[in-house]
Amino acid sequence: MDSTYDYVIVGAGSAGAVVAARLSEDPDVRVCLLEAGGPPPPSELVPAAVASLQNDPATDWMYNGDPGGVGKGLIGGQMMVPRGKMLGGSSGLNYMAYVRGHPGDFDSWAAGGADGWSYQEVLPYFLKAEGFVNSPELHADPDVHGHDGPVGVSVRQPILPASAQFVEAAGATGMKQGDYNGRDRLSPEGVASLFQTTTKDGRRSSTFHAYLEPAMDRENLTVVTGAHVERVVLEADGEVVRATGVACRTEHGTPETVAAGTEVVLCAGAIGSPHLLLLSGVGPREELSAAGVACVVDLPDVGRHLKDHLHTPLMFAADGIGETMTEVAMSLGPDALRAPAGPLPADPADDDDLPEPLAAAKAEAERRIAEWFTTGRGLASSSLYDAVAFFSTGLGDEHTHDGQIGFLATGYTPPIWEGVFRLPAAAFFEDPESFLDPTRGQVVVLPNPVQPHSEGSVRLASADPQVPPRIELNYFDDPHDVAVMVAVMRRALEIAKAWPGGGLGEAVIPPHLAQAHGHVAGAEPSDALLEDLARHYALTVYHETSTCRIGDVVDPRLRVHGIDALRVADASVMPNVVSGNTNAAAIMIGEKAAELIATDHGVHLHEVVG
Ligand SMILES: Cc1cc2nc3c(=O)[nH]c(=O)nc-3n(C[C@H](O)[C@H](O)[C@H](O)COP(=O)(O)OP(=O)(O)OC[C@H]3O[C@@H](n4cnc5c(N)ncnc54)[C@H](O)[C@@H]3O)c2cc1C
Repeated sequence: MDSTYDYVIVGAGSAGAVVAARLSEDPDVRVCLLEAGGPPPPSELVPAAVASLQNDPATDWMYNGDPGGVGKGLIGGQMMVPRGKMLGGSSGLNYMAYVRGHPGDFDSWAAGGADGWSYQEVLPYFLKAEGFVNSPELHADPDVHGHDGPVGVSVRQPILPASAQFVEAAGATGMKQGDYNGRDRLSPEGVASLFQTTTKDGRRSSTFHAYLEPAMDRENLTVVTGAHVERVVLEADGEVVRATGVACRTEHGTPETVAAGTEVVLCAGAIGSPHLLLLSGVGPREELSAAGVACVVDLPDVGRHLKDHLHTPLMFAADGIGETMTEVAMSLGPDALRAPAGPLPADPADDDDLPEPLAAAKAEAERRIAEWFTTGRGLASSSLYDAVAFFSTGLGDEHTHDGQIGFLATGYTPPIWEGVFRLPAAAFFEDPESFLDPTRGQVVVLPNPVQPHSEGSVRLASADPQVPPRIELNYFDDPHDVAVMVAVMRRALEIAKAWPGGGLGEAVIPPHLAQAHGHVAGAEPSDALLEDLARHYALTVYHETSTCRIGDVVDPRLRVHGIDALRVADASVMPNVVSGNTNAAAIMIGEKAAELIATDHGVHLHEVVG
């Protein structure tokens, strides 16, 4: 590994891939991008295969977090904290919802001191990144989309009837059908839509595919996979502390130092970046010394102010509405139908002499995946997290919509609920085998408050870089978040009642909670029951942010306080979590960071929009 570059970027995720690709547009600049994971597997491109990438150490860091006031019913009692570990980072693992946030989110960042981060100032970077392909079903606001950017943004084809019904039902409760990434997000009555997704021709458009793949051949860009960075190398000269490179372990476990002539940029995400700062001696002095790390710069807020979103699954039996898992598996090709979960033999070599129905199922699965491959169309073309509504509960945070309701068009299987989401099917359902029968339809409505007031933390558990940090999610620490969750759940139940054709019926209430609250079938669930449902079964929406936030840890140009030549650029710098899914904002941060760095050091980018 050549050890001298101008820029060393740590983490090839939603933001890091963007920073590396943009800076290396200037052929005179030498960029090294270090990524702990490897190239994504082929299934990463297939949107409906998304759940298979989670819980796999090859693609997921598989962190765990203490859930605080929720998680009482989850298997093991810990919340999963998946993070993408591959080129593309979490943009390779995520559910592909493309949501920028409410304009008021960014204006409140700027009002809090994040100069340059108001909505009008960040909008050009969203547009620069976006390659939007319109579709009549999206009711798109024509003035706020970029069409020439690298990240594919589109809607799945064909549209799923259930998702269109969700939007109609939300409309029946008073919400507008429109563009939640456009001016309709300002609608006081709320807005509902099919999800715009980070897909191109039915395939995932991660930042690996969008930014890095086209740049990999550049002579001035070195991308190293399997490189686990262990700390930033800091050199002190009198009062001045400067980042001069990073220490990492190669995929073979060999320690190496990679020197940075101009800057080190940490893009390791909301868990990885504070962890690396702490390992490097940058953080709260007492916490560092307790872990045996010498404090170089005492920065008390490193790893603090962690924000995340939670949603509580409301499940509905929906034969003829939801997509059955048999159909979903069939659309993912024959390998998704193999044993132990499916009816085909585990080894394709044993496919000779299949009985006629199985041979027909295999042929149909081959036809469907081939159709997706050639046209981008079919059930495989979205994660099935497929439609959404945003609105205000009226309980505060008037600068934005504080409620989101997501819609999942299928019910998944017991192994996915238990293995991926840690939700114990036997406790959640009266009769899990029958409810989650893969030949029957179910849908999941996901009430999701998006302006939590509770804050968690990422702390050093050990000075050993291989030991994961301690993650305290601290959900529901602030009672405000409980009230908002119950209000968003009520609105979700209203949408279910307004479903075209007479309503969706009753949401599943786990029998043990029904009994504890004296709930009888057909009755309206009480607030106490809804709260308890959330305290038992609310799940992370995977939106960790704000652990190196602008103001406390970095300045508005993303430079770490007290250290020269070190920036952080990823979801950790968000002063507060946006009121929606976080990938688009992380990409925007990567775009803006590249311009900030270019301006400070005379790097020539192809296009400057700020
Ligand atoms: C399962 C899941 C589903 C999600 N669904 C959605 C969704 O549908 N829509 C949406 O908008 N958002 C979604 N998100 C959130 C969104 O993807 C993230 O907020 C966003 O990707 C964060 O970008 P980032 O650049 O901050 O970090 P990441 O994209 O996570 O990038 C960090 C990178 O740094 C690397 N790294 C970390 N530590 C080190 C180290 N020590 N050495 C070397 N490399 C390191 C990681 O491997 C990774 O590649 C989801 C996230 C997950 C995990």
